[in-house]
Amino acid sequence: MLATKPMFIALDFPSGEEALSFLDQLAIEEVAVKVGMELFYKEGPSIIEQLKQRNYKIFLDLKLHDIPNTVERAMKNLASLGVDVVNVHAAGGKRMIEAAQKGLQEGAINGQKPLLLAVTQLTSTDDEMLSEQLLIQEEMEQVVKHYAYNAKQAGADGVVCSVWESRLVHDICGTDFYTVTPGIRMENQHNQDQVRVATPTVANEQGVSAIVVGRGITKAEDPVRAYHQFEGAWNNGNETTIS
Ligand SMILES: O=c1ccn([C@@H]2O[C@H](COP(=O)(O)O)[C@@H](O)[C@H]2O)c(=O)[nH]1
Repeated sequence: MLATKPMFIALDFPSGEEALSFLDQLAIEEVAVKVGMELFYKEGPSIIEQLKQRNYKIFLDLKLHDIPNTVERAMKNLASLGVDVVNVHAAGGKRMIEAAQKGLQEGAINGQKPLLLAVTQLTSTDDEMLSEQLLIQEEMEQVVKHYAYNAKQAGADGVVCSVWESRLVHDICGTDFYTVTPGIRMENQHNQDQVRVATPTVANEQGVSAIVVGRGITKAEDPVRAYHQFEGAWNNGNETTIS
């Protein structure tokens, strides 16, 4: 089960050394972190081991998308790392998501299985890309809702979506089905490559289960201050601007 309202910090750093020194600078004991492809492909399981030694909650964001057999076997290995959350692309379909859960059960340590999320549509995808490049003619909200419903039926524990689709997902899948939302920015921050963005205050209002914040904190002039600003806005609706 996810802690109430976690804020995952995306550790998108080129090396474990940089990620760990950032966490030292933050100096906060109870932190939830997200390890993505950049860091994991550089450091492998050793970075997970080091983060676990610090007792952080870990979301291993590798977004698996392959045939069911391959995903099942890969998930068995990921579960054995003892991480808290993993994910797949919902576009892989229900059989793949079922296989992912099976793999996680097979690899679980002491019955502790990581939560499985399915990415509905990346928060960097806009309506035009959906229709012109992916040839999906339904509205974004419809697509996210449909993929979330498939994921739920296939046994996933939640989805990755934008803040703007979280309510729809909860309406159709129930409020205990997690909505984990990247694309979080303060009012005056640049969107960079993200499209479906929202502030932590809006995420709070929309009832999302968890937020993911990367560059808004890690690339801020004062990351410690930025962390507290995001955290305050997320937990108390206490929004200030980031300088
Ligand atoms: O739809 C998705 C799925 C995953 N992500 C990941 O979240 C962080 C966001 O980083 P920011 O710097 O806050 O933009 C990043 O690691 C992505 O890989 C996502 O953004 N959207």
